[in-house]
Amino acid sequence: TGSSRPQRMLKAVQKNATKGDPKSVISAIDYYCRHKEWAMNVGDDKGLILDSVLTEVNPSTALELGTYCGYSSVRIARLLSPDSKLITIEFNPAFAAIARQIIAYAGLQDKVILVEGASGDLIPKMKERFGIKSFDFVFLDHWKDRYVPDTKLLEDCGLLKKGTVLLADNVICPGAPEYLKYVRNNPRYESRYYPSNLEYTKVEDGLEKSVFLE
Ligand SMILES: Cc1ccc(Cc2cc(O)c(O)c(C(=O)NC/C=C/[C@H]3O[C@@H](n4cnc5c(N)ncnc54)[C@H](O)[C@@H]3O)c2)cc1
Ligand SMILES: [Mg+2]
Repeated sequence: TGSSRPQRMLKAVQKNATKGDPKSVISAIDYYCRHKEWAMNVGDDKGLILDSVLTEVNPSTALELGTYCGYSSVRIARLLSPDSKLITIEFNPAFAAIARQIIAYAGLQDKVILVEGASGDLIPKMKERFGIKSFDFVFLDHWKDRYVPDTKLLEDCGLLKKGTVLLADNVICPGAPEYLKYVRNNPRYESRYYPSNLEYTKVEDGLEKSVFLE
């Protein structure tokens, strides 16, 4: 049987990026997905917004829902301060295996904890398993119908604190209409939309940044 898209993405990184150089890993993936084979990474355009929000928040503990191949894990982890950590959750073992290799190729394995499993099962275990009191930053990029239930779960598990920033990908395309309704009509959040485009295309998409106020 042939290779998978994630496997071909990993090959492109190993061929075109420099080991230990996160910037070259990001460029290699963006080049491959723009010119060879599209894939659902947050991408270079929305990636610049992700970078600027991260630089502003400078999180000590960050959470990512939906690792896929690790592109945004690398984008996030490369900007973290020395003792900061990213926990990223992925339930597809094949994707997780590729992501581990891409994160390691970038030299960021010591800043990223990739946990295999479903967000709904793992979020309630964050405190006991990883000694997390609360997250400073959460990047939502998994199945779009999980954005609301997982946000509520993070609230209920006491994993959000005053000032925690949630950043959600794809709120226009594929779209997360229930999530937008939830965070925009909610006194506990201060929300703002960052317009951009669907990765590697001219289709409109954007990120929603929501600050937890409670
Ligand atoms: C109509 C249409 C279709 C697709 C697009 C293009 C497009 C553009 C984008 O940026 C997209 O993010 C997406 C998209 O669908 N993303 C879903 C991403 C899932 C990844 O997360 C994993 N996962 C999913 N639920 C969970 C969960 N509970 N616990 C743990 N891991 C989970 C999966 O295992 C995958 O690794 C699609 C645009 C328009
Ligand atoms: Mg996405």
